[in-house]
Amino acid sequence: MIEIENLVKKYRDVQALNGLTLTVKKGQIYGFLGPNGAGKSTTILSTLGLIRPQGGTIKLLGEEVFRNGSYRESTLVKVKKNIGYMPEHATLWDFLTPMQTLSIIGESFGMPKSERERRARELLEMLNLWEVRDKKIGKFSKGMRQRVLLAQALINDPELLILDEPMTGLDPRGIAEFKDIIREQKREGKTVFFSSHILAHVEEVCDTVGVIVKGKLRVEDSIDSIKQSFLKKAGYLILLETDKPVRFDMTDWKIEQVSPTKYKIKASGDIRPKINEIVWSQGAKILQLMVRVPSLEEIFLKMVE
Ligand SMILES: Nc1ncnc2c1ncn2[C@@H]1O[C@H](COP(=O)(O)OP(=O)(O)OP(=O)(O)O)[C@@H](O)[C@H]1O
Repeated sequence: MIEIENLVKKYRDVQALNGLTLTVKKGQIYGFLGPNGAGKSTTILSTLGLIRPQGGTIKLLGEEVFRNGSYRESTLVKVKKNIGYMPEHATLWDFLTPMQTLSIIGESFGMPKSERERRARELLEMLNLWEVRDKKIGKFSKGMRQRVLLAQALINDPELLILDEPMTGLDPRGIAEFKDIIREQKREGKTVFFSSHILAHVEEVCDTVGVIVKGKLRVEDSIDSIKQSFLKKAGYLILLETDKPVRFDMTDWKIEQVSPTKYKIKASGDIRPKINEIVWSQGAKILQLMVRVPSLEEIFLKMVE
């Protein structure tokens, strides 16, 4: 649905994208994670043709829309009919109601009145806004405004939904509701690409995560695989009952002897059986064995360091 290769974008002296490559497949919920200023919005704006990168290629829904520093405007216009977009700093017309807003946006997609009304009702019911459909948006909470923005992005029933930091500023309930809506999109077979700088926003809802750091993709994988690859770097703390030091002659373990009875080991995989074997074979006993596995938050912080 999105194929970006080697994207380069420089704003005067700021290198915002530095050879970014990423792929979003059909049906994926893709979390685009990165610290502030990593280049997430620049990627999204480039993908939609709203700013012009200097190099790289972009394909959307299988069609090449950008190459050699320029957009294929007619292709871009065509594919964008099938894309919904929610910007990071979107504005709403405060003096309009959700119903009026959706009608205007639907009209801009060339939807006939009856179709606009049907789709608006469907969306407002799904997003818990039906009760307030005729109230002015100006009085709405942040969570309600985000849901109106999402309804706007969904009005044309797009195949691909691109959301820039959609959960920023929402309270925990708003975040949970938003995640449910994203899951609902997945059930309908839609593809969702959304950015965030907060791991918790993407953790439960995304099947794939791409981590961008300084304009480059550092990792692109499922949350489970990311966890697995870091689990390999578990740390072990061992307390022994022994009258002489134990030798751990394992070249691929990082061993630190804290005292004659206390060892810290870093190693790949589950080494507990091996530790047991070595300790027993040297006539010592394990008093305590602690395994320290990094949390996903620590893994993320390590990745963006
Ligand atoms: N219009 C601009 N002019 C100059 N520099 C810009 C412009 N827009 C973004 N930048 C810079 O480009 C880099 C990437 O910014 P971008 O907004 O894409 O990051 P981001 O990951 O979306 O960050 P955030 O999470 O804070 O929104 C940053 O250093 C930012 O200051």
